[in-house]
Amino acid sequence: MAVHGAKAKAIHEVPIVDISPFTSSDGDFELQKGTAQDLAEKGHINGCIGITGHGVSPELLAEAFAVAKKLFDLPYKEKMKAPHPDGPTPHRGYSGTGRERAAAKTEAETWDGLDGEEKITDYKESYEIGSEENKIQYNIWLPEEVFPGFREFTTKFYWELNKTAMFILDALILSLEFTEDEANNVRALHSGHDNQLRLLHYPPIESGRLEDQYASRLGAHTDWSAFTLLFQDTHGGLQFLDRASGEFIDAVPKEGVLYMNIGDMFQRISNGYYPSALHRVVVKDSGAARYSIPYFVPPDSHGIIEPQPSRVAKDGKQMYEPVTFAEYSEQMFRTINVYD
Ligand SMILES: O=C(O)CCC(=O)C(=O)O
Ligand SMILES: [Fe+2]
Repeated sequence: MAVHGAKAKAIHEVPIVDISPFTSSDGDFELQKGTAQDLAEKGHINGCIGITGHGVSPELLAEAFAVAKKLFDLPYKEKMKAPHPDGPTPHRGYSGTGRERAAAKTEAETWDGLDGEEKITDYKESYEIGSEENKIQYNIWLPEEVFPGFREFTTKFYWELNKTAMFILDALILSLEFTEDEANNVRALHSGHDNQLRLLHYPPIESGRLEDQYASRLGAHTDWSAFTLLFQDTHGGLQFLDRASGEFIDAVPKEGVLYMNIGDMFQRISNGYYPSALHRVVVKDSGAARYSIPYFVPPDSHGIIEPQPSRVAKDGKQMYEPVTFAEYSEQMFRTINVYD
C-alpha cells in the first residue's frame, strides 16, 4: 500500500474502483483484499474516487432524480410547507433562500418561483432528509397531499443508500488493515441514523453570466462526514482538488459511477491516511439546470472519533485529538457561521 505522506504524483482524472467484491453476495475475501488495496492506493491520493459495482440500481437512481425534479418543480409556496428551520438543527427540510453558506456564496441568480415582490435570489435549493428514528435531527416533511409518496420513496432510498455506504465502509476498514477490535469499533460508530440525504437543484445560469466559465455553484469545501456518496445528472460541474498539482479535476458524469469523497471524520479515523477531499461545483454545459444527490455518511453524533491505534503505530504520530461528530459540527458551525 502507498506509504503515508509519500509525495504524490499529479493526476488529471478521478480514479475509479470497482467495489463489486463487497456488494456481491459471494463476497470472496481474496477479491475483497485486492479491491481494498486498490482503494487504499487511489483514495489516498486526494480522498476521492469514482465507484462502480456499488449495487444501486439504475432504475432506483432514475426514480430518485425524477422525484427530485418533481419536488423542485413545485411552486415555492408549496415547498415552503417543509421549511428548514432558522437555526442549524435540525438540518432538515427545504432551503431555497440562499441561507446556507457552507462555502462562500459565489453565484446569485434570480429565482422565478415566486410572485412579484417576493422574488429572492439564490444559487441552489435543497431538501434534507434523515432517519425517521433520529430525534435530534428530526425530519421535516411536506404534507402528504403536496407530494404524495415523497416521504415513502425518500425514506426507502435513504436506507438503500446506507447499504452501499456500509459496503464502502467495510472496504475502507479492510484497506487500512485495522485490527478486529478497531474494525468493530469503526463499524459500530456508523448506525446510519445520522446520515443525510440531500436533494439538490442548481437552477440554470442566466446567459449573461456564462462568459465567466469559472462561475461557481458551490464554493470549495470539505464535508464534515466520514464520507459522502455523490450522484449527479449528466451535466457535470463537480470537481475535486488534486493536491499534488493544486488543480481541480472534473468528476466527469459516467454511467454507473458514483463519486465517493472522504470527509473530515474519516480523515481523523484514518489518522490522515485518507485526506478529506476539497471539492466544489462549477458551471458547465451552458449553464443548464443541474441536479445532484449527495448522501452524507457521518459517524453517530456522540461516538468518539479518533485515529485508530494501529494506524497511529504505523505512522509514528497521532495527528488528531479525539472528538465527537456533535462537538465537531458545533465547532464548525461556530467557525464558519453557516447560518446567520
Ligand atoms: O452537487 C454536488 O455535486 C456536490 C454537492 C456537495 O458537495 C455538498 O452538498 O456538500
Ligand atoms: Fe460537499
